[in-house]
Amino acid sequence: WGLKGVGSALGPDCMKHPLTIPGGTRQSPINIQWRDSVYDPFLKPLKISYDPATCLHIWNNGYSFLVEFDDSTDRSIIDGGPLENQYRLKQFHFHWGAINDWGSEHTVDCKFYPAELHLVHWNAVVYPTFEEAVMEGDGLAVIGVFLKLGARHEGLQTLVDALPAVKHKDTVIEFDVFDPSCLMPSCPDYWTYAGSLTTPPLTESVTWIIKKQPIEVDEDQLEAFRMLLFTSDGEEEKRMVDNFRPLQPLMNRTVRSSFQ
Ligand SMILES: NS(=O)(=O)c1ccc(C(=O)NCc2cc(F)ccc2F)cc1
Ligand SMILES: [Zn+2]
Repeated sequence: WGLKGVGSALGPDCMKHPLTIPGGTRQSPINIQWRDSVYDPFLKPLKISYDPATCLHIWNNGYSFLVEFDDSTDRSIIDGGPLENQYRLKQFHFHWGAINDWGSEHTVDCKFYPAELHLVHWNAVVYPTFEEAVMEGDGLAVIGVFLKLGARHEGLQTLVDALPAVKHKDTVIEFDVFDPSCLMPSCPDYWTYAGSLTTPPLTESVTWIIKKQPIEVDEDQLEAFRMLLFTSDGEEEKRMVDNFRPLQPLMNRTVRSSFQ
């Protein structure tokens, strides 16, 4: 994982995954070079409407902790922005570092943030299931939000308080009301580009929407992420840290901005 990513981009089964997938032309994450991004006046504002009651549970899947949502209806969706359809919220999760100097997957002008939030949505207008959408170029839309060290985030705290209950891999707890909108920065500005999942199967199915403005969290909240474990109960403990993929080549892509 992360900076130790030599020979392996992902996951514990190191050395099996090359740093980039053969033939990949739109892999993620990337460095966003602010001055190379191109303002697109035709980009619309991103519309977000989440129903907090669609929240289901938190689980530790051995890579990150995921907050999963009921995506059987269109109750929690995003629309507008660079998207041609509305996309349904399926889950959100984070990537973070062992220390505050790194942890995000994307960088801005080569700067890492201590953590990055990913809200994962799929195109249920065109595809019948998430699993099918994951295999299609316009199947997924992931909103990326950078976390920076600062004031305590009250909305995040309800999630942080639940983390000890999912310390080990394959643990899950019910989490039945949470509004992920509280994790959105106030500024509407974003970058967008065509990319991929950053964990296996690395499919090139993601329209990335990266918010320009980070949200602030405090040290205790980041430390709470770092006390989670990659390992199951009874195994030798490995702290869940540095669960970010190394930067991938931009290749023939342009990052567009919604702002000048
Ligand atoms: N870090 S990220 O935002 O890019 C990301 C988002 C979602 C997934 C995911 O759903 N994986 C599981 C998964 C993948 C499939 F391809 C099919 C099913 C499935 F559950 C992986 C990475
Ligand atoms: Zn992610």
